[in-house]
Amino acid sequence: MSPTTTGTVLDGIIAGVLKDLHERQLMVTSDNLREAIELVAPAIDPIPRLTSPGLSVISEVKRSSPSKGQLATISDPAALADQYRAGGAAAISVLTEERRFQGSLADLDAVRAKVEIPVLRKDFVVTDYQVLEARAHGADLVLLIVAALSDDDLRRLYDLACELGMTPLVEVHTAEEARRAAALDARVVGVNARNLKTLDVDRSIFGRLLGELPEGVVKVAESGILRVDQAVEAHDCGADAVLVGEMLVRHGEPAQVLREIHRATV
Ligand SMILES: O=C(O)c1ccccc1NCC(=O)[C@H](O)[C@H](O)COP(=O)(O)O
Repeated sequence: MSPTTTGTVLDGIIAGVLKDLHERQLMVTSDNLREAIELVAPAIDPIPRLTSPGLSVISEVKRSSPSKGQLATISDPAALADQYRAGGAAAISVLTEERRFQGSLADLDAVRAKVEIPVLRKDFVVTDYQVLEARAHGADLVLLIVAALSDDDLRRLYDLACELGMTPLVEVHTAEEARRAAALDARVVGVNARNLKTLDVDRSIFGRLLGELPEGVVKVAESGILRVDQAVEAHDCGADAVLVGEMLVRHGEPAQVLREIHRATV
């Protein structure tokens, strides 16, 4: 497997991810993961929640990031996820990448054990093993970043996730990537406002790529939403859902923010 990467930031992140992955594979085999998958509850279909009235919010457990550094001390990710649930989050996104985001599979386990709403494994998934891991740790959705994958890998990982009952969130940032997502027949597509080459954020990209997304696909505006009015703007522009990290983890009362977004868009 040789992931196709398009920028130095993404290259660097994936290089670290592959090193950590190698360590885990020495301890837990793919067969072990397949055995574990037999024992976990079936994946939840997130689409009803992502398309319910008003703007749905995929609420992220995010400690740190390459663009902003440390964002929040999250000692109890399950408690944070529960606040999100109480505020009406459609799903919880859990960053599991360790080096740059200070996430972990333990965070995913803790959140999964706490909430009964859909959970996204948010990572840089480039191998079958990581898709198996996501399901074995109870994820309902898995992120596939088009810029990080060749067409063959994207198709194979997409099909594997679906075969395991999960819903891939297929992330794009350019018109060409949007066309590649459309060719997959992806049911849920995220338009990332953050350029993973430069880390620049441009929220207008969502509106510009809208015409490239197939009718009927669940449209998620990702990244850079730092105020409620920016979430409302994404809704007005046609987003079914937003994926929000920083605004929620920096706010003392994230459930209030989620309720405000719901009130403003329902
Ligand atoms: O957040 C970053 O700096 C980042 C850098 C490189 C690759 C991915 C990155 N973030 C992952 C995400 O997709 C965001 O955590 C997510 O969309 C939420 O973004 P935000 O609301 O801006 O925290």
